[in-house]
Amino acid sequence: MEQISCAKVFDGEHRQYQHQSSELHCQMRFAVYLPPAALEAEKNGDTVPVLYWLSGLTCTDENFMQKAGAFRVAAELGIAIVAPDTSPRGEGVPDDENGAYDFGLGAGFYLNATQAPWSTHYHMYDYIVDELPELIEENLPISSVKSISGHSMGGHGALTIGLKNQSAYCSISAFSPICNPMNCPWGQKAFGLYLGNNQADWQAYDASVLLAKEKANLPILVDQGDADNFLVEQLKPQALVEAAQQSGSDIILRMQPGYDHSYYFIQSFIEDHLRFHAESLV
Ligand SMILES: N[C@@H](CCC(=O)N[C@@H](CSC=O)C(=O)NCC(=O)O)C(=O)O
Repeated sequence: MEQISCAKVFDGEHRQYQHQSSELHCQMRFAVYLPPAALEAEKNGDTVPVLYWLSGLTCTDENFMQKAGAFRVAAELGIAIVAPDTSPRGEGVPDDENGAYDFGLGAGFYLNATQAPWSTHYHMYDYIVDELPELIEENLPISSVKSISGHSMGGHGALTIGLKNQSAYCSISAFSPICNPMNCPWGQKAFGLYLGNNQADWQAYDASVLLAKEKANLPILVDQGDADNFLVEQLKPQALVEAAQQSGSDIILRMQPGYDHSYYFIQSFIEDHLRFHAESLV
């Protein structure tokens, strides 16, 4: 992998890297925040734990890193943060035929597409679960002790990836996640095109279906603004709460009065999420 930027921040470093992805068959960029403890660890061949952050529709590796205001607390806690892109990119990667923001480029939905023409490149699930952590752990002072978080489409990604790989992650959190994609327009469009029309195949990527079926054995925190324009039609946190009740899982869902869907909301509560993950990242 090739380093393409570096900036000092809160005595740590924000870096961007690019690499050729074998899962996505294209060049990918990701960002990492290395807290001061990681820079020390880098000198001694040691490692620090990490939070993988999955962003939402239209995002790249930059949105969270530039807008969330996470670095001061990550530096204090000694947690690295990795923010990948949200879809495969580049020439030859197909996009929504109308250039819509909710499908194709910037909208990989953290699944493995099975349908042509998407199935060649759109393997974000395997990229996040396997390829990216392997690359990170091999090349950076970052350990396999990891948690996962995300926003909106990325909240859906964090919940589904965390729930399907409970032994690989220490904790899960999400801001404004798409909780029941099988039952909302964003999810139905993406799942229909990426996975085909058999809704039985969609269940493997629906957090509420997964949580209803199997009790979660790791801590889960969800924050949702009650002034979020997407709340009723797209996000449906109540489905996640009902699923948790069905399987007897403990989840913390905090409805936050007056907050919308934006990174202003994320910036307001990211400290809570980092401290929540720090308790499990040991
Ligand atoms: N442009 C669209 C909405 C796009 C949007 O709100 N994207 C969110 C994630 S939504 C769910 O995954 C986002 O994080 N945007 C980037 C940012 O930096 O804010 C519309 O107009 O409706």
